[in-house]
Amino acid sequence: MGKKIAILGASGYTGAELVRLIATHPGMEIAALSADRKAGMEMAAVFPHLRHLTLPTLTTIEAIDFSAIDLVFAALPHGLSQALVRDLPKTVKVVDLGADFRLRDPAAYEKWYGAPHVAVDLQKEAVYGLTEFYRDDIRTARLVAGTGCNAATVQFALRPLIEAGLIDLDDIICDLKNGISGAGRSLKENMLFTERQTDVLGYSQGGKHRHLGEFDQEFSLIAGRKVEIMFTPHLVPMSRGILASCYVRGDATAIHAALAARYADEPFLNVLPFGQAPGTGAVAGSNFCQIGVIGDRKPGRALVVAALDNLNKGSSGQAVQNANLMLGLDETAGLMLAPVFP
Ligand SMILES: NC(=O)C1=CN([C@@H]2O[C@H](COP(=O)(O)OP(=O)(O)OC[C@H]3O[C@@H](n4cnc5c(N)ncnc54)[C@H](OP(=O)(O)O)[C@@H]3O)[C@@H](O)[C@H]2O)C=CC1
Ligand SMILES: CC(=O)N[C@@H](CCC(=O)OP(=O)(O)O)C(=O)O
Repeated sequence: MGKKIAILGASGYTGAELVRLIATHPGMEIAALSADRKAGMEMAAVFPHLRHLTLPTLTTIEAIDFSAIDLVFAALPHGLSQALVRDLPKTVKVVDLGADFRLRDPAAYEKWYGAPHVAVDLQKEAVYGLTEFYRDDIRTARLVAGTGCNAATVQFALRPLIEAGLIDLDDIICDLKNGISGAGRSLKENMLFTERQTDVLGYSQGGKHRHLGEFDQEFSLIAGRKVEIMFTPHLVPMSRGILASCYVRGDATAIHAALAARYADEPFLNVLPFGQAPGTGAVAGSNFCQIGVIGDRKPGRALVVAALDNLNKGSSGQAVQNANLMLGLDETAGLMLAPVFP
């Protein structure tokens, strides 16, 4: 018998990915699944690709008996987890995939999310869920905040370089190409196939994307001074994946050596040979992140490229990795699936 798991928001994209991963997980057992409009439906009716599994019927959150649950994954829209986690029994561990507990500073939360936080104590208690950098804290945490998917991709590319003082902190430019599933499964006018399948579109340009709150928090913390990167995401015609191209000033060979050394023992972070850069196709459907470093014809400039799957390493895979640590399981359990190719 594995640990009893509830997935809230199981009828969404990250919820479905959690179900796919946990269905074959050796140490976890799905005990409850929730939805909102789809409450009362069977998962097979919502997701035909999960028809082979025997799963609980989707219910409302209120119908779940949390006293029988070891760990909750909350894959809900932003803003819903705060009051929910506050009211859960203290015995239940929580991995929140949304943004409610990512920012430690209440003022920063209000700035980026437009409303005051309703559970400030929990906001301060939560551990930031970038596993490879907060592993020890995550092991003992009751509440872990999954990172933004863009935030994870860029941090994997840049954190070791900022830590080691290898790049100019005032000249960091990150350009991202993002799969459409990053926007969730609900209907949005500008997410129609007719428009997205033939277009590349930047959004939240000019320093407006809410993941800047995570970059400001984390990069300023490790640099010991204010760091404000330029960051622009683009929607491209693909379902899954994020490709982050990060333009930095520093010695490309030293940058590559630092990343390779920092991630040498990381099971999910693979640094490619110098001069090679990854594509999203190499990591689709998996918990792996590939990172490459390319030099420039002008010495002192470098391109650091990171690729991951937003629904896996960028959210649900990261969530399972964190839950494994919180539950005392092997960190890689259920996550060593090879990427899907082509
Ligand atoms: N998509 C991604 O790549 C990433 C997403 N995240 C975050 O993960 C969370 C989930 O994202 P995603 O799976 O894409 O979202 P979806 O829109 O695909 O799914 C949302 C889920 O929440 C349920 N829900 C919606 N409103 C309510 C409500 N009022 N009460 C209870 N349940 C509700 C929906 O139920 P129903 O279907 O019945 O409406 C659905 O199950 C979000 O916070 C998102 O920001 C984080 C990183 C990456
Ligand atoms: C394509 C797309 O819209 N992607 C989302 C990121 C998804 C993510 O990380 O989600 P949250 O921060 O909302 O949890 C975006 O860039 O806003």
